[in-house]
Amino acid sequence: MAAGRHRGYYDRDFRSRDADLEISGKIRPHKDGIHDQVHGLDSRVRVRNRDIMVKELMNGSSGTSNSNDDRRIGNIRNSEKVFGDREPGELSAGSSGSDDVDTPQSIMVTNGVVKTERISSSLQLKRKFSPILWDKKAKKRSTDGVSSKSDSVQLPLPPPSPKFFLPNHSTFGIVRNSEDSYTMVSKSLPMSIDQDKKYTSGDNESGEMEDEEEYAPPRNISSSRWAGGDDSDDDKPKSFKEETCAKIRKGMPMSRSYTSASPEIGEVAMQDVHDGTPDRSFGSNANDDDSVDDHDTANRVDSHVMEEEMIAKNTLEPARPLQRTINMLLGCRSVDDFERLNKIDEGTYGVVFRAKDKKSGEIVALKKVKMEKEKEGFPLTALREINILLSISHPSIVDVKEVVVGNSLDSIFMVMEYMDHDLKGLMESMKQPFSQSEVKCLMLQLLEGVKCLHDNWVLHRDLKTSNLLFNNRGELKICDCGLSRQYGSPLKPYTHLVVTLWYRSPELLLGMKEYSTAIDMWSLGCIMAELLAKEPLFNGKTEFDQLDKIFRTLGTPNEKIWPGFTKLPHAKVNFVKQQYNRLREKFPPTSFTGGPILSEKGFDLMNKFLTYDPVKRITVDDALNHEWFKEVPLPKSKVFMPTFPAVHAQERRLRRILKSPDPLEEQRQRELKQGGVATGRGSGDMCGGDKSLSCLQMNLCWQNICSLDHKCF
Ligand SMILES: Nc1ncnc2c1ncn2[C@@H]1O[C@H](COP(=O)(O)OP(=O)(O)OP(=O)(O)O)[C@@H](O)[C@H]1O
Repeated sequence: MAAGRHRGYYDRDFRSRDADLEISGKIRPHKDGIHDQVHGLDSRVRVRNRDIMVKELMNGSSGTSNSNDDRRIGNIRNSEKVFGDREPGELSAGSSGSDDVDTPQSIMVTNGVVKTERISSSLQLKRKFSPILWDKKAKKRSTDGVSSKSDSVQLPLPPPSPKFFLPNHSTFGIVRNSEDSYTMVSKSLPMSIDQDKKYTSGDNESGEMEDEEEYAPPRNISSSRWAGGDDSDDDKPKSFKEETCAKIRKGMPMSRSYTSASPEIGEVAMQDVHDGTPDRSFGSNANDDDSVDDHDTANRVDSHVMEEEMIAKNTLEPARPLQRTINMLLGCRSVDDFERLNKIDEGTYGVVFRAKDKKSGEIVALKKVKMEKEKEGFPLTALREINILLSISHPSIVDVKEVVVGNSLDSIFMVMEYMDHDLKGLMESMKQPFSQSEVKCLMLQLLEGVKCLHDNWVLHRDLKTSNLLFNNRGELKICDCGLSRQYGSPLKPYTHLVVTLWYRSPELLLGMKEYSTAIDMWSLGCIMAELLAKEPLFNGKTEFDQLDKIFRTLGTPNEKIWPGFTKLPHAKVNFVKQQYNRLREKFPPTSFTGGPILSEKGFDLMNKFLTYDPVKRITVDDALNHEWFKEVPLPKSKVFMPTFPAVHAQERRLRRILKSPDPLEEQRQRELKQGGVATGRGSGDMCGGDKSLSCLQMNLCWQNICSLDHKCF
């Protein structure tokens, strides 16, 4: 299916070489046009090289073809190393212009004759669950009939989501045409290889990745960036951030078309391919990982981000074909096209307003990207959020319609569909918690949204009730992808300082950096419990307190139930020794006190969300199929979900005083403790990071004054 979508791309890019190849129609080389453009390779030279190589193979004269008559694609790839400039995915299956492009094929040489052979559908790559890094053995495995010599065995690509696909190479940028004219531009690059087929190296000129059998299409900073309508003369393309940072440092006006590197850069590394070290995902040393991650969390654009981009040159990312196309080449509208109604809330990364589209009359939510701490460019988190949300069209994920600009490039707004409530605020105003059937309705919608993200290799990393929006049509939508990022296989270390404390998984709290989709699943367990009980399950004040609360309820983990637990960075601490899981006490099957109740099956699901070992934790697909959703009381239909009066804007803001410590705030506190200059953020700016009630109230007053007096965005 994915191949079908890219057939045009293949055909276009391979037309010339197909003519050259004697075995065209049997072996269709894969080629990424962008990759080609960036590296300035002459495709004709490559075609000739390939031609020679193929002839050698057919004559049995290749240096590597003597030992065995029958050889798989991996062996052919080895022989190709002599050419050095082989395209990623070359000689992988598929026949140009044929109807068979959907079916992966292997290539064999038998008695000097090159044959293609369909790989059975069971061998087609499908990602069923999240890759787990500490499963090092997986790196050694070989798949049926397709052996990999590399230590770095990739996990299969996610199955195509039926709902949408995240355009992997779709990026956006804002172009300043003149003083008051901007253009929002986007370029969606075609995928370089069929999703159902192979991953290949992002920088394969050296041929280092020839052995990789199951890898994603090339994705490096060169291929993921796009030049603003001027690809041709961009011999040495720089990333968006490189360019932006360089220009800003030089004090140059941002006059030319700015283009964005995809913000999800360098997520996947192939360190072991390059140096044969399986234990390291990327980076030259451990500190690199930390620095990159910390800078991510601190939402800064600096040299580390550029380092990340450099690292990305040698990394892979999973592929997603483009489904949603947004014509952002049309002018980027001004925020003046919207009438401001009221401020809804102020989060870590932006202020959210309710507004009315003057043209259409539609009520929307405008999220203003906070720029005050971004001395060096557009916040990376905002880039990620915009990129991900613009790409996604799913009923359970808030729709970002467009991005509009204020009077300067410092004021950028995401235009989102307006939602009446967020679940946190809603529950605070409710007298009774949601019923089981209502929770089922909400959880199913939530799971569908998370499935959509995970299927498209996006970790949300900040699932919590205040990031779940709800409207009076019974619809739940996930918002706030500010901490989200794309991930890949193998995982690279990310910051563990993600996910708001109360919803943060034990592996994150214990310092694990190579985490995956399981972190979101833990958050879902906390959310399910909160929806049933109308109060957070584990409301710790510090990371230690959070772990303490978890262990007291679920029992202290050990090596038996969670292999590798004791080796985690923060596991040496002397935690409470709690032998038993006491979760059932909080959610009994029956209650005479009016407390939350949960059936056996419901409790089973909650326990599976809250499983310590992330490897064993339930996946989103399994959760969606869980028996709890099939037993009575059945999930309530959306149309029968209760409706609630709109919450006053100020109430939503005041509520934030009670909210869980968020990752950025933690980062800020750490910086302050270390004596550094804390990264500014909303309320903290007013009081030098002291998040006391009075400071927050002061800030709220200031906000109110601002909103009353200026009525400006
Ligand atoms: N589309 C929307 N419609 C209505 N309200 C919204 C919308 N998007 C966000 N909000 C409100 O604004 C709040 C903050 O939004 P969001 O979470 O996106 O910002 P943030 O800065 O990332 O917040 P946080 O610090 O909580 O992570 C949400 O909790 C919600 O109450």
